[in-house]
Amino acid sequence: MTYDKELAAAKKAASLAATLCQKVQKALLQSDVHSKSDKSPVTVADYGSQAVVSFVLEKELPTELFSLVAEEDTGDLRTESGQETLQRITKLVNDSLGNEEVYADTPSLSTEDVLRAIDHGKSEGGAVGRHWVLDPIDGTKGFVRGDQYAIALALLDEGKVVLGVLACPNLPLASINQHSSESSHDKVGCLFFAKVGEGTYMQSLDGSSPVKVHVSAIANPEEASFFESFEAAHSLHDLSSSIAKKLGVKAPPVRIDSQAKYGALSRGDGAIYLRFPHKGYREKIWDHAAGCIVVTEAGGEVTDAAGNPLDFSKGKYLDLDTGIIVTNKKLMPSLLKAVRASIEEKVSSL
Ligand SMILES: Nc1ncnc2c1ncn2[C@@H]1O[C@H](COP(=O)(O)O)[C@@H](OP(=O)(O)O)[C@H]1O
Ligand SMILES: [Mg+2]
Ligand SMILES: [Mg+2]
Ligand SMILES: [Mg+2]
Repeated sequence: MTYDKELAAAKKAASLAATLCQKVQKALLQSDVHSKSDKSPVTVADYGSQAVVSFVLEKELPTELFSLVAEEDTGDLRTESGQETLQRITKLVNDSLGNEEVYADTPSLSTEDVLRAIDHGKSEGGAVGRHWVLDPIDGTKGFVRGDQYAIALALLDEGKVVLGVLACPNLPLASINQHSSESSHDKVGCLFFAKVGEGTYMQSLDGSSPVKVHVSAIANPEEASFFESFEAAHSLHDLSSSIAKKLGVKAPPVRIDSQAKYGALSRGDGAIYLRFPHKGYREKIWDHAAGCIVVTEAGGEVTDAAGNPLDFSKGKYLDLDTGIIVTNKKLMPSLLKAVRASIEEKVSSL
């Protein structure tokens, strides 16, 4: 079947990267958190995860042209002060690959091999051919806090997302909606995956059999709950609360980091995800590609504030009208109306 071997490789790569990230999150030292030139945090796990995914995809799919658009680059790791970090990343990567039987005979990667694997992520993407899209840790701030994060991997074919995998190591296997009990949150670690036209599935990261998931069927906004970023710097919380109020949503927002929001929404834990970055911020494709197909294949819709589907064919960035809106097909028309009204109010009050 189409993209079968690509999906198998993507699941394997994301699961292995998730194991590496879990290990680092457990032992997280302050020295593992560095600041990139744009002041956002990056950890040894972000780099390690990118190297592992890049290595596994190339190994598993040797006959295909390999193009990867990924978040991290090796600039800081090639400096004098980056050498110790690079050594640690190399050890982490070798430890995780060494634990896999199939790679046990592969010689250890050198620091140069690791740099090369990370640098594979330099592709610009676009509308022609196939490109993998990777966020090695989405929600680094959540990761550092000990909260939610995701390894998000998608494949673009001629500008369209054709498969997506979301590994969410800290997401409970049971629903996180407001009615579920705390005790059902004990077992964590979800792997969501979707292929175009074939639906979305979830399994546990430790390998249970996959179950098909669907977005919430709620049509009455009063019964709906909504997700947004934990970080107020990433999304205007006051704008989403005005939209929710206008729509008649009663429940308070559920604030969690990363594309775990898309995963949770794809299985109906909540019905709406609203994201309104501050003025001037440009969304990157790796922050949405995997989440987008996971939700759409589960029956949901993902649009910008004008109701247009997201266009992943323009390179690294998404050119958007204002924000990102995710919900089921029944709620979308009234949600878009509330979004427009709230944005107009906001503009006229300035
Ligand atoms: N000012 C800003 N506005 C919107 N998004 C931002 C932002 N600064 C960073 N981000 C993005 O928000 C992502 C996390 O989303 P969320 O808030 O849903 O957890 C980050 O991914 P990384 O953690 O991979 O860098 C980053 O790409
Ligand atoms: Mg980042
Ligand atoms: Mg991200
Ligand atoms: Mg990231």
